Amino acid sequence: MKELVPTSQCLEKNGNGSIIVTKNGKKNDNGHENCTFHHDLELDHRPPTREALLPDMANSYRLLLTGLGEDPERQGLLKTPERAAKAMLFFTKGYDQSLEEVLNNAIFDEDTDEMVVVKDIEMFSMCEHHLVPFYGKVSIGYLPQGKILGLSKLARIVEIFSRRLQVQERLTKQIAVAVTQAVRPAGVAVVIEGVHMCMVMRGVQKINSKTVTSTMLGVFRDDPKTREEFLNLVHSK
Ligand SMILES: Nc1nc2c(ncn2[C@@H]2O[C@H](COP(=O)(O)OP(=O)(O)OP(=O)(O)O)[C@@H](O)[C@H]2O)c(=O)[nH]1
Repeated sequence: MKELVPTSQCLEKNGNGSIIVTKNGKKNDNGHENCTFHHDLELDHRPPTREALLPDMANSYRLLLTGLGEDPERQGLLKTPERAAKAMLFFTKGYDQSLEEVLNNAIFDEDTDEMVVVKDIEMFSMCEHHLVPFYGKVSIGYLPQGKILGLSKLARIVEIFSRRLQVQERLTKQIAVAVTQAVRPAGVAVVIEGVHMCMVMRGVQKINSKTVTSTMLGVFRDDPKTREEFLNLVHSK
């Protein structure tokens, strides 16, 4: 079978059984402080102290309110910095999740090589350029080679990577690579249709535009018929 994971990245297990991603032969350390690129496939990314970030984050929001000319001490805003900090932690909770933990061993041996498609999975993410939301739906297909994934886990994989600061292209690829790592299928296809609020509420203010991105790996990339079957299933009502 063809190697679907980019050759610069591979998985290893450390002493306690957690998955470590190595990149170009260099091991990524656990922990937020060592994490240079949040957007990389750092499946071991386990910032241990995200809750502890709340006071500093709340202070930052307090400053922001003051910068806007608001009075953070007025009644309606008193709890806003803490609420906003908690909301931001929620929007980025994917940084706290690992693929291994999310899959929870829901990988099953099954003698099938027929296409599996889960489509229209709701997705909410945050544009890393403007820190405003983008949202839409994700469709995932894969061709098993003796292993299938618990269906909900496909949606959970979407959550791991969408609940971070993102661009849609990277999100699409990260989901496809994660499915590949989970079940080593003959191919994976991911299509995302997204609406970017940074293009709706500000900037060019185009309220009807949609962004469609896809990642095709393995047979979905090599075989037009397989790709077409997937796209037909995705577009059927
Ligand atoms: N490729 C890509 N671009 C994105 C995504 N989300 C936001 N952007 C774009 O990031 C770009 C940032 O461009 P800049 O010119 O630096 O920022 P800006 O002045 O706010 O740009 P405008 O949005 O055009 O007003 C914009 O073109 C956004 O549309 C995404 O998921 N993928």
